[in-house]
Amino acid sequence: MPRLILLRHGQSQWNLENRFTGWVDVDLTAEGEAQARRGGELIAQAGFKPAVMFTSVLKRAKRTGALALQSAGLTDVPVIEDWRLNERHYGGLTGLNKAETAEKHGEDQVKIWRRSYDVPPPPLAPGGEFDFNADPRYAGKAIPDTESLKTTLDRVEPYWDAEIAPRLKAGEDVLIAAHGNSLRAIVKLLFAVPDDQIVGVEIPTGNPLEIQLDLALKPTAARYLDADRAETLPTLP
Ligand SMILES: O=C(O)[C@@H](CO)OP(=O)(O)O
Repeated sequence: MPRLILLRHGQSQWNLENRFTGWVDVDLTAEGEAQARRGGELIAQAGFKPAVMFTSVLKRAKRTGALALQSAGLTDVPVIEDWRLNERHYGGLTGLNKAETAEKHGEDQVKIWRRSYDVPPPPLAPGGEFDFNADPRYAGKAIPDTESLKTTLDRVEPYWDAEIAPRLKAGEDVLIAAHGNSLRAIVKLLFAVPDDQIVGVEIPTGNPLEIQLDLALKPTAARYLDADRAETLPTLP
């Protein structure tokens, strides 16, 4: 039966600085690189040899995946990048400090923006420091100017259906190196987490989440490979 490992990138510079990141292409910290390598060691210990690694177009995810594969001794695994695995777009909050934003707008509002299922942050104004329309990675693509978790799932799900699910249904093991919210979207999909309960799902950085699936892609078991840094998982569907 296929195995899927979801790997959230290691600590990024803006995780450390507590800034809303979204699509900004910040790099890993030294701690983030160490988390990625440790994730790779755990992947090797679990005897996991993916047929393919999917990742986003953002360097914190790509580098985490590459460092993990390297420390697992799996450097010949093919890698497929796609923007649809990017972090959720943080709209007009992009670049702001999370604590300062909570002081300005209140903790409750910031929690709604960060963790509600379908309330997006205000849109990103065009032409500013973080306008992604000029980025060649998104040329010719209809990119959003803000996203909720719901609209993130709306672009993750077709990619999952078209590119990832067929590999798993063919019995292949798959690694996905991506982001807190693109991975929460996949967890919501696989575990059929109700809209009002996905708020409780947090995926730690650099801790591989191993999910055993049946051939209908229903999870039959799930665990974090680093038990000391595990978070609560949704119940099996
Ligand atoms: O800033 C972000 O892009 C994300 C991930 O770090 O933050 P949050 O925890 O608010 O989803």
